[in-house]
Amino acid sequence: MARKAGIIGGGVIGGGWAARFLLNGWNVTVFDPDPEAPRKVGEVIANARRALPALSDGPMPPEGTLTFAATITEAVEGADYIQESVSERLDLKHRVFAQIQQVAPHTPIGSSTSGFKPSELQQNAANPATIFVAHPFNPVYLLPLAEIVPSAKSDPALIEAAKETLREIGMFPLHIRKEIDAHIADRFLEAVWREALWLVKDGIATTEEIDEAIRMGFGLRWGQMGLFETYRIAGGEAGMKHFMAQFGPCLTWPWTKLMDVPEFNDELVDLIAGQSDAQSGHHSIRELERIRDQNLIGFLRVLKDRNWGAGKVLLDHDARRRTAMPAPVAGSGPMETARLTVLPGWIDYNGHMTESRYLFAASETSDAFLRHIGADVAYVGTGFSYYTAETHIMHLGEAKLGDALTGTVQVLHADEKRLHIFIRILKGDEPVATLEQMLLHVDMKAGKTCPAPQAILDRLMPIAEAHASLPRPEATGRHVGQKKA
Ligand SMILES: NC(=O)C1=CN([C@@H]2O[C@H](COP(=O)(O)OP(=O)(O)OC[C@H]3O[C@@H](n4cnc5c(N)ncnc54)[C@H](O)[C@@H]3O)[C@@H](O)[C@H]2O)C=CC1
Ligand SMILES: C[N+](C)(C)CC(=O)CC(=O)[O-]
Repeated sequence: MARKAGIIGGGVIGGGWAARFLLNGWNVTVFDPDPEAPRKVGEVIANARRALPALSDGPMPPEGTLTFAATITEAVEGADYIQESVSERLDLKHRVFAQIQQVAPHTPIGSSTSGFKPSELQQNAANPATIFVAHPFNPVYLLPLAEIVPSAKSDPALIEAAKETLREIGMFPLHIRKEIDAHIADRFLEAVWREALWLVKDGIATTEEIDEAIRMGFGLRWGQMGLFETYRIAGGEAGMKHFMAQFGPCLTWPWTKLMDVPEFNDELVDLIAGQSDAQSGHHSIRELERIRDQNLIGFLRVLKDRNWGAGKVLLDHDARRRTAMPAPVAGSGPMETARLTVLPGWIDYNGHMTESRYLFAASETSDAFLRHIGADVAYVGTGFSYYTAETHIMHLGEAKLGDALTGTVQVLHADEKRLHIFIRILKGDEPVATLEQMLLHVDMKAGKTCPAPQAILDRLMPIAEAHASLPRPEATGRHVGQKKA
């Protein structure tokens, strides 16, 4: 049964958490007294539906259910995990924790707080041990980092379990060993933010020029290597020691205004907001969110292809999901084994899914079927596998960006060596393509076909027998140029 996440606070961050849990198959109940919250959360989830599946290379789990509760009690009752994302005020967070713990005294409560320490959050709590910082980054449904900050009063086992929960929804829980105001990442962000405010206030640069200075240069580097690895390389062959020796003395130069806070008055707010409007006001916030999401998807996909940084987290998440997925159930009809969303990189110059992706979708579908009958990665590791010997694709419709596709397998014939299947790639109930394939069981070392072992045949044959009574697809055995019957 799907687990339940109680989301308290449905603003920018609460909406992002709701989306991440929901799209990873959790049931989500949100409480937020703002009557606009369901609309706002709905818009964040709509963005997430367009974005998050694009990072997955396997079927997404079925979406959980989303409900809005009238009270905190209703939202957290029976929850397996609770995430608090109310406005950044300590008194408000204390009141919320007190209400939560009246009904859920033992459930993990992660707080999205950007700055408060866990010991501050836990003050006067009925059960301080369950409250900890789980600080995410916007957009929560795409960025993997969650800073997990416990205090001395936290329950270590509960913290480990919470980290595991976050991994299950594709996040990277970074355990912060010592509590500190603003954790790790926000200390950087505050430093950068302060310097940027000074540069604008002193008339040195506009908001646009500052953003160009970041996104055309060091911002690109940081997304893949961070600060220290980047500077290690910048030290040349002599590495970090040389870098420190060369640039260390600059630290005493009067370059930074880090300790100095610009006076935060209406004049500064208007100056920054005015320049920001001039820079980006021609886009709505929702448009900017979509541009940001598509850019992030592009970066993250490259990192995933390279098994590097945040890309590793995505690969781990795919692998976890694959193992956690309930095996497809063989019924009397074709077996649904794959669910895919059409990604931006799959679209060709004709504005629809490019032909190579139909083969990709089919191999996702047949791979899942092979895993189901026991020909999984571990089996391939023993030196045996199924190879595709022949494929015939028929294009019957168009798949467009963001379309949800499912892949089904119908077994046409199976024996010891051969597996003859018919794959349908469906958009809704309509096939956009069908693929007829012949797969052969092979001894990979010998480089030739051989009979599949009994364990695989025991799983395969009952499906083949059940499918034998299905109508044979008209497209079976077709060749190019043949007139439709
Ligand atoms: N916006 C950001 O970039 C980030 C914010 N955070 C943290 O996330 C938390 C929420 O921030 P945002 O989502 O940005 O703020 P927000 O202003 O977008 O949302 C806060 C929400 O809390 C709701 N709220 C107020 N009182 C409530 C109550 N008693 N019960 C339930 N909901 C209540 C408000 O109606 C509002 O919808 C803060 O602690 C913040 O520090 C963390 C990471 C990034
Ligand atoms: C501005 N902020 C301190 C709320 C930012 C964060 O906490 C993290 C983020 O997403 O930048």
